[in-house]
Amino acid sequence: MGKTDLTLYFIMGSMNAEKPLSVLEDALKGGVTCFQFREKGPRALVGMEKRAFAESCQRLCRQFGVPFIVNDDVDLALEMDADGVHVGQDDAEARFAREKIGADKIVGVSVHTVEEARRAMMDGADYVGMGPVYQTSSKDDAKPVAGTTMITVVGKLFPDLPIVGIGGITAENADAVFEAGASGLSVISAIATAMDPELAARRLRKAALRSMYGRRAVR
Ligand SMILES: Cc1ncc(COP(=O)(O)OP(=O)(O)O)c(N)n1
Ligand SMILES: Cc1ncsc1CCOP(=O)(O)O
Ligand SMILES: [Mg+2]
Repeated sequence: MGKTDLTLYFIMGSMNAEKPLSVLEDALKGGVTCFQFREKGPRALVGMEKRAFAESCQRLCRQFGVPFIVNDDVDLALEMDADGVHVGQDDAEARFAREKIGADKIVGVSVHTVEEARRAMMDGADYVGMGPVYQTSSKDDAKPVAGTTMITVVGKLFPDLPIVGIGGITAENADAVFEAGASGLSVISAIATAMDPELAARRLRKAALRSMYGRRAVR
C-alpha cells in the first residue's frame, strides 16, 4: 500500500448517526481522506445486516477513492478485501493482523505509550492512533483524556511513524494535534452528529490543511 492520506480520518458505525450512509456520502463529498468502519456498541448491527451495511460503506468509499478500513475485525477486513484494518491493544495483535491481511494493506494500531508505539512499529503498523486527546462521548470504555503530550513524545522518538490524534477533536481544537506532531486527525462525532456533515468535513479538512501548510496556503 502506498502512503495513506490520514489528514482527515472519519470513523463511523450505524449507531453514530440517524442516516449513516447519507452522512458518509456527505463526509466523502466534504473531503475525508480515510474511513474506518466501526460497528460496535449495544445496538450495533450483527451478521448479514452488519455485512450489508459495511458493503454499502465500502462502495461509497470506492466511488470517492477513499481507503475503507475495518475496525477490530481482521477476518471481516479480509473477506471484504478492505484496504486495511485497525486494531487496539485489546484486539488481535498487530503482528497477527499484518501477517493475515498482507503487506499491501493498511494496518493501524491504537497506542498510548512509547512501548506500545515501538511494538506497533516493529509489528508492521502503517500508522498509530493516539488518544483520547480530548473528552469524548463516542467510546464508553475510553481511557482518561491524554492531551497531546504523548503524541509529541512518540512523534519525536519515531519520526517515520505516522500518528493520528483521536478523541473529542473539532475544527476549533485540531491545531494543537498537528502542533504536537500528528499527521492527521480522526473523528466520529464532529462529522457524524453535525447538522451538515459535508460542511463539517470541509471545515475540519481546511483546519487540518491550515495547520499543516499555513493559513496563507489554504483559503
Ligand atoms: C484511528 C483510530 N485510533 C484509535 C482507535 C481506537 O481503537 P481501540 O482502542 O481498539 O478502540 P475501539 O475503536 O475498537 O473501540 C480507533 N478505532 N481508530
Ligand atoms: C474510537 C475512539 N478511540 C479513542 S477516542 C474514540 C472516539 C472518538 O470519537 P469522537 O471524535 O466523537 O470523540
Ligand atoms: Mg478496537
